[in-house]
Amino acid sequence: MKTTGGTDDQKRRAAERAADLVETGATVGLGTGSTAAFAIRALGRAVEDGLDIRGVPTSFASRELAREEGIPLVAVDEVETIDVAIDGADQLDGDLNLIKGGGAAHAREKIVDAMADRFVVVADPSKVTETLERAVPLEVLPDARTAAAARVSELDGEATLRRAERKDGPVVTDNGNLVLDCEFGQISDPESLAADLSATPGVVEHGLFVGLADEAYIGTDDGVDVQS
Ligand SMILES: O=C[C@H](O)[C@H](O)[C@H](O)COP(=O)(O)O
Repeated sequence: MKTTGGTDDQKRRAAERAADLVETGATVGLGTGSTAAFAIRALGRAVEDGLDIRGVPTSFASRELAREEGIPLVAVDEVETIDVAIDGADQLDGDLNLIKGGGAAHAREKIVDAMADRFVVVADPSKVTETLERAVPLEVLPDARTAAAARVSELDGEATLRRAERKDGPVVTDNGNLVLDCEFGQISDPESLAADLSATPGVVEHGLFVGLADEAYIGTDDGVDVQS
């Protein structure tokens, strides 16, 4: 699993605090990535101790890990409500706007996180920034990759096809699509950029999560900062 700038202890503290929010009977969105994985493991231990929950995985990877951890699972298209979702982020600003999709899972993550009554972001301090500025991942239909990259240029961005590390060729998402990583520099108006990207033909989903997160738990070296 990919790692990022924060330490595992910081990620674990944030994730375990978020997992403590989950009550028996809950339907829980299980995020993707190295930070969310700590929450899945904590929930697995709680299930072993008697917590009765259903997990809704956001990716192939989170489903596999949750299975290993013994968490009962249900697919997102089989639930109408989700009580709490715990998910990581690649970057977050002070208004809890996020960039997600470093693991190419942002399309299903957005479905799950948006359905949740309470969406808690778990992260380490290296993810927190004043203004979002990382590349925004776009999941695109394979046929749309050239047209979508051209639209990104019109929006003053630069799109790069994400390539796989362990095979020749592109990253293919869990949904069979491609990923364009799009540099826009500092994103002064995430809501407006999100609307433009959503309106681009062939874009299945973009990695800007605007107005979705309720709280962020930021693990530090000696505790957890809560932002809401
Ligand atoms: O597609 C992947 C997800 O959006 C992850 O939640 C995000 O990349 C953060 O992952 P990590 O906790 O490993 O930095």
